[in-house]
Amino acid sequence: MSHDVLLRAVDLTRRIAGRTLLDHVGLELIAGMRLGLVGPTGSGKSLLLRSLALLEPIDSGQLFWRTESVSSDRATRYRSQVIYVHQRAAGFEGTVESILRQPLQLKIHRGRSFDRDWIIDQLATVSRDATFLDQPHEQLSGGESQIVALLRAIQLSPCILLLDEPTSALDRQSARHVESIVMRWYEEKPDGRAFIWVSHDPSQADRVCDSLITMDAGQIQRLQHPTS
Ligand SMILES: Nc1ncnc2c1ncn2[C@@H]1O[C@H](COP(=O)(O)OP(=O)(O)OP(=O)(O)O)[C@@H](O)[C@H]1O
Repeated sequence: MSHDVLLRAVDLTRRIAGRTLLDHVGLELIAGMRLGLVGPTGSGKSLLLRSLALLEPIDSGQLFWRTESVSSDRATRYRSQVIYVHQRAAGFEGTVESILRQPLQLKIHRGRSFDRDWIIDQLATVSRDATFLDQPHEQLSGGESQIVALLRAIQLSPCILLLDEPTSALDRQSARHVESIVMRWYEEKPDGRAFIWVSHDPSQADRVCDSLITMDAGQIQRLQHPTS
């Protein structure tokens, strides 16, 4: 593993209605890290991931992308490198192909084009063929929908994926498919990529993560290796 710090959070704090939901959270995500995030329900895992993805405001603290502070004028570029994937893909309409094409229309991704062959190659690893691209989203299973959400993200070659229980609603085989897509993305460039994976499944954390942090009551409690 290289020691390039991709993402650094310093003292992230969020209070809502008098409750401190994130309490001076600090963490570093180093290139190559496969970090599991565990902890009891309501401990702040989603809020932390969403804050790191700039989807939630913070009251105090700072985020750094490599060595630079993430300011509002750098937010768009940061968001193209750090992508949050929710446990249920929501709000998609149209065929799988049209959903995959959507983000490529954004200005920040100008210069990238839809790579159908690459997508078909990825689909083959999860036992789907090119006809999958023509399927309307509303006819997809939860697992298939999650595969679409992941492919939509990783075709943009992000450096960081923030995975918020991406398999919690899926059966075992679909969960393994999602894991294989993420691991394939990671293994293409392990010295330049990293992820945080929120999971309630210790065996999954063992399979996909190389270190674990535990959150409790809005604070990070400890860092450990999954099997220790
Ligand atoms: N927008 C909000 N307004 C008020 N409270 C919120 C908001 N977002 C989160 N919370 C509260 O913050 C706490 C942490 O929520 P969060 O979703 O991060 O928990 P979690 O650790 O991801 O839980 P789970 O494992 O059940 O998904 C919870 O008590 C939740 O009710």
